[in-house]
Amino acid sequence: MSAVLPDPADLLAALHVVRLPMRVRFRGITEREVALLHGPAGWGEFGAFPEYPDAEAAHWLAGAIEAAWIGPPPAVRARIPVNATVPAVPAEQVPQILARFPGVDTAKVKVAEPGQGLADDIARVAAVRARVPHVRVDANGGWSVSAAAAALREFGPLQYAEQPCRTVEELVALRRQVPDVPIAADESIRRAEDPLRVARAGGLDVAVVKVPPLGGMRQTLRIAEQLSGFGVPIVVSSALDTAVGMNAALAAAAALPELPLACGLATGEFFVDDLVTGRELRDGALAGAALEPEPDRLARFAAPPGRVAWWRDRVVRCTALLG
Ligand SMILES: O=C(O)CCC(=O)C1=CC=C[C@@H](O)[C@@H]1C(=O)O
Ligand SMILES: [Mg+2]
Repeated sequence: MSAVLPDPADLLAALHVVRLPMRVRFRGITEREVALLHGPAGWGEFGAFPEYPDAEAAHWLAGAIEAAWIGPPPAVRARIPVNATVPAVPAEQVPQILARFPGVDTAKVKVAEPGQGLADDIARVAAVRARVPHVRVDANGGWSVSAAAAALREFGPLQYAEQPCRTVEELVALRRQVPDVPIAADESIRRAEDPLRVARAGGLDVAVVKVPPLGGMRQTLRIAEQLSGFGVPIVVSSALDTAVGMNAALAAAAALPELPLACGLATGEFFVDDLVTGRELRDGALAGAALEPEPDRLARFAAPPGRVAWWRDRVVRCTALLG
């Protein structure tokens, strides 16, 4: 899967495990823990979420190895337009969330959060729409086809609805039922064995792609090229990456021949602090150049020994799968 596969001993020698506190709960977590690899080409991030099985996590490891042992593909742009990401907060918190994303013209709003209702989503989307011209929603597969069709009629014009329903079949059915709302696929690409199945089935208008689960920057560019054959544009989005993982995501976005839509790469705003200073969101865009983690921050955010041992075991198991 990976063009280079270092020895497990070299990977373990290159490993730093860090844990960053988050400002807001996002996808159910308040701390983001990842393993970093420092290789001959730079730094890579192995941040598969802890519950992911090894077969899935191995793709993330391949991406980290690519970043640390090979480096980024050639860039065609220096700055990457990004969207604000609005977690499933009460509507009154929307202004303070959006204040963290200066100059963006696009916002993605989380909807269909377990424990909340459609009225919460409608209020949150309205609060965002009052402040940002282009609005997307992301349901993380939380709706049935009928619930999605009903909800999408309530929000007003959307740039797209991301993963409104869980399965490819549901996305296909919904796209027929609500032809005026473009449908984007995220989990149907990221967590699928065959990331192109949703495109062949006619289940999407936009592809949200995350570099680590696809196995790295070059693999993302390959999938983007294949999707463009279906007329489907790409939105590169973060996997809740630290500043190190963000290097790879930004590099992939910087290398794409076409980038018509803002990328979901401003999630660094969700961390209380990060591994680098100086990647500033300005005029709704981030610079694509790679930044190195700062040694004092690696030390400050080092994960406890038990977690380091857990990641070391995981690296060994996933390396065996890549071989
Ligand atoms: O796309 C964005 O605006 C930010 C990234 C983002 O929303 C996500 C990052 C990581 C995990 C996911 O649950 C979530 C998503 O579903 O897209
Ligand atoms: Mg999503």
